[in-house]
Amino acid sequence: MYSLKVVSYFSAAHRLRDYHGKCEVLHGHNWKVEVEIKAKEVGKNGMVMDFKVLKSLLRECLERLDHGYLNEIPPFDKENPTSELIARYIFKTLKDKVSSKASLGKVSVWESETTCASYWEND
Ligand SMILES: Nc1nc2c(c(=O)[nH]1)N=C([C@H](O)[C@H](O)COP(=O)(O)OP(=O)(O)OP(=O)(O)O)CN2
Ligand SMILES: [Zn+2]
Repeated sequence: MYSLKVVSYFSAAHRLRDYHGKCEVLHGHNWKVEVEIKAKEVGKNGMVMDFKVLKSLLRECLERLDHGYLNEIPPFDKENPTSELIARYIFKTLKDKVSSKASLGKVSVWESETTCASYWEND
C-alpha cells in the first residue's frame, strides 16, 4: 500500500455550543489540516496522485472556512464546530474528489500544537 499526506492551514473564529468553559466564548484558532490518501498501485508516472492536485483540492475546501466565523457557515450553523466535526466535514467534501486510483484515508485537524482530532471511514 501507498500513503500520501498533504498539510494545509486555515484561520477562523468559532464558539462551542453546549459547552461550559472558556470555549463557549467567541475565539479563534489557526487550524492545521492533514489529509491522507491511500492506494494499492501507482500510475505509469510513479505517482498515486500529484501532490500539487491534492493540495489544491484541500485549499479549495478550506477556502470556505478561512477567515470566517464557523458558527455561521453550513454545516456549522447547525452542528458544533469542533475539530472532530471539522475533520468529518473535510473528509466528506474531499471523498469523491481524490484520484480514482486512490481512496481517502484519514483527515486530521489540529486545533493547537497539542490537540488533534481525526475522522476516517472503513473501506
Ligand atoms: N474533543 C474536543 N475538545 C475540545 C474541542 C474540540 O474541538 N474537540 N475544542 C475546544 C475549544 O475549541 C478550545 O478553544 C480549545 O480548548 P483548550 O484546549 O482548553 O484551550 P487552550 O488552548 O487554552 O488550552 P489549555 O491547554 O487549556 O491552555 C475545547 N475542547
Ligand atoms: Zn476553540
